Amino acid sequence: MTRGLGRVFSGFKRLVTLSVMWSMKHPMYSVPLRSPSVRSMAVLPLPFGKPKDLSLPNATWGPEMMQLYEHYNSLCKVEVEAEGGQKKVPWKRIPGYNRLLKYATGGVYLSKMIQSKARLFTRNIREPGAAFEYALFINSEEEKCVGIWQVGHLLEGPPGHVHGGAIATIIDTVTGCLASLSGAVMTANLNINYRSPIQLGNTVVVESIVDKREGRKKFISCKVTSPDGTKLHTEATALFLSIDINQLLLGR
Ligand SMILES: CCCCCCCC/C=C\CCCCCCCC(=O)SCCNC(=O)CCNC(=O)[C@H](O)C(C)(C)COP(=O)(O)OP(=O)(O)OC[C@H]1O[C@@H](n2cnc3c(N)ncnc32)[C@H](O)[C@@H]1OP(=O)(O)O
Repeated sequence: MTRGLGRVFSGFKRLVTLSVMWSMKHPMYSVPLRSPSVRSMAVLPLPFGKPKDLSLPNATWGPEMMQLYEHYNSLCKVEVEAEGGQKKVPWKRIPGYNRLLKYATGGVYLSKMIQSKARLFTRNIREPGAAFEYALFINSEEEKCVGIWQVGHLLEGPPGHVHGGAIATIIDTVTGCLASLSGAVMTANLNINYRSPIQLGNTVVVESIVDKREGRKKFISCKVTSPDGTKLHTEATALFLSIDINQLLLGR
């Protein structure tokens, strides 16, 4: 009985929280679902509140991470003059959840394609501080994305230092977030130069910019530095291709 009720409630929670994801500004959150049943559910009220935003500070964030967070978060409150005398806030923090499309799994359409146990790679270790702690900030005017990352002890590669694959993941996430500003994309190419190792537990800043566009292609560059910018850890370039998200989800 209790289990049955639990199932009903968790299903309901999934459906109602879909509307939260739906309303988010980032294009990846506006997946064009065709199922009318899912659409109609998106207007249900939210008795369970929002899903947990994991890109907010927690007790494991060190002073450097906190300082960077406060800096970029303060930029998210700065208004600039836009065309027509209107005010705009170009910097935005991207909220972080443990799945990109978690709250669409109740849908008839998505349920066939997305495993219910799927977790975003960078958010799949629940212990705070053990793996990737991060927040992403995006400036859509300047087409820039900055990630602040504190890299935990479960990401070891060389003794005491961060695994190159974990660094690639960080870069893919920051550049991917920037590339997906105008719609769904996939990484086609990631080219990384590892310049100096990153110590486990350290905080790094990851800055990425759009270098060039050619049709469906977006060329993005990225660098990973120490919080004060004096030490270059990694440089990368990435190529993203815009895709039809329906085709991805349908596996075509
Ligand atoms: C998913 C987005 C995330 C959004 C997040 C939003 C929320 C923000 C919050 C949190 C951020 C989290 C962010 C995570 C980000 C993770 C992203 C990934 O890791 S994606 C997984 C790894 N990538 C793959 O698995 C791709 C596998 N490859 C493919 O699917 C295809 O190859 C694809 C889509 C890349 C291209 O296939 P075609 O069929 O659409 O296109 P064709 O015809 O092959 O190529 C078109 C043009 O591009 C060139 N091209 C293709 N691949 C190339 C390559 N590797 N290098 C150079 N050129 C290439 C071709 O030569 C062609 O160029 P010509 O038009 O002739 O000039």
